[in-house]
Amino acid sequence: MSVESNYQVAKELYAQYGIDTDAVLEKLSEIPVSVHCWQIDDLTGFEDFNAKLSGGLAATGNAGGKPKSVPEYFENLTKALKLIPGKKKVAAHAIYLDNGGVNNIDRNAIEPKHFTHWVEYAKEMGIGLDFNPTYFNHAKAEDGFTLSSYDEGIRQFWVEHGKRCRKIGEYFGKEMGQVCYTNHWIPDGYKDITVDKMGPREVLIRSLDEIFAEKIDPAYNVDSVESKLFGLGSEAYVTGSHEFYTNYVANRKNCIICLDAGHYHPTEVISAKLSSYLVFGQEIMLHVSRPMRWDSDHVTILDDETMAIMEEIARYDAFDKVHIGLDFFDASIDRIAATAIGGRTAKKAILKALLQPTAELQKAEHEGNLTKRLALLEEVKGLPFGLVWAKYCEMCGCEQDSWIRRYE
Ligand SMILES: C[C@H](O)[C@H](O)[C@@H](O)C(=O)CO
Ligand SMILES: [Mn+2]
Repeated sequence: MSVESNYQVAKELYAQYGIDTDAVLEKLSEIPVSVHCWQIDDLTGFEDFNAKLSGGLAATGNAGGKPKSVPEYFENLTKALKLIPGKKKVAAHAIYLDNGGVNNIDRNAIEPKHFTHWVEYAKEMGIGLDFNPTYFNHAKAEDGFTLSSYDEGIRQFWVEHGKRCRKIGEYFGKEMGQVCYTNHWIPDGYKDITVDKMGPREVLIRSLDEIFAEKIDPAYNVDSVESKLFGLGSEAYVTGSHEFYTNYVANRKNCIICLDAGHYHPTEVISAKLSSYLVFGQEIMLHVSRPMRWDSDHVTILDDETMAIMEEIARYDAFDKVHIGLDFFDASIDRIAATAIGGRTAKKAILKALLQPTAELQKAEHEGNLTKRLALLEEVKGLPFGLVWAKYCEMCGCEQDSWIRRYE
């Protein structure tokens, strides 16, 4: 059976539930997934190929194939991106600057000219770009505080970094003709019982206000702020908590929230939070990840929460408001395959969510027909979504599963 004839069967079956698979595939083609640049090299970056991760982050595992040069890095990234069908962006990080192999540009001195290689690469690949300041892997972050540091010299250093990153985001946006989402995550926090939790938060407000003071056209750059519950070395207290950033965003309206699937209590899910931001018209940046017992950053798979996230976005047709980015790093498996698996999974989850009879489900719920709601939800799980996925991969000129044989 060919992909096409399989698709025709699937199309007919979905049509029985009022789902137009052709229209779904068209819609899916318009939804970008922002693939993070850091699974390819365990978040090492180009400043120093021997750099050690800090900020409580850890890429565990010892698989071979970690790139040792900038060209090798991009070669591997390209291999991964080619396995992910449809519209894509890459989320770069500030430590992936290129200064012609010379590591003499500190974080408070980076400029758009150190990131031209990303623009050239993205144009060549026909993808978009997002950006992240790197507030870790640096001597000035060793004490565990950056933007919320009581040390004014350290605080100013990182404020300057944040400001410069927004200008790089603006440069990406202008060059690529689409918004660059610049996501700010800081590792700041205390390992043990904290007696002044407000102090660092007052400092962080001041730092963020300074970073976001310059108005940048939102057609080019939009900033997001990412919270965290705890990290290695910040078990007792994290300055940038969920409540802190939610209130900062609502009060200042100069940036949007970033929700990372691994940054909450073990049974707390970000899918349940989306509607509370969307109902106020807020935009959201996502870091789709897979926490296993903690913020372990496992490769995204088609699990219940990944599905629930995409279903929420699909049900409110909020793909213009929720920006889907990935964040995982696993050094125990092939890094190219890991990037491809997570990227493909995100696309699959979006497709599966779009293939639900949303209008009918919502009608049943609004009418109080909760039996029909559950029956329908369960029945559509049996529809052959894989046949539609195969069609999508073919449409995009992307391998469907033959690529897996290369790892045998
Ligand atoms: C590399 C990213 O900035 C980092 O993973 C951040 O997004 C995060 O989630 C930290 O736990
Ligand atoms: Mn994250």
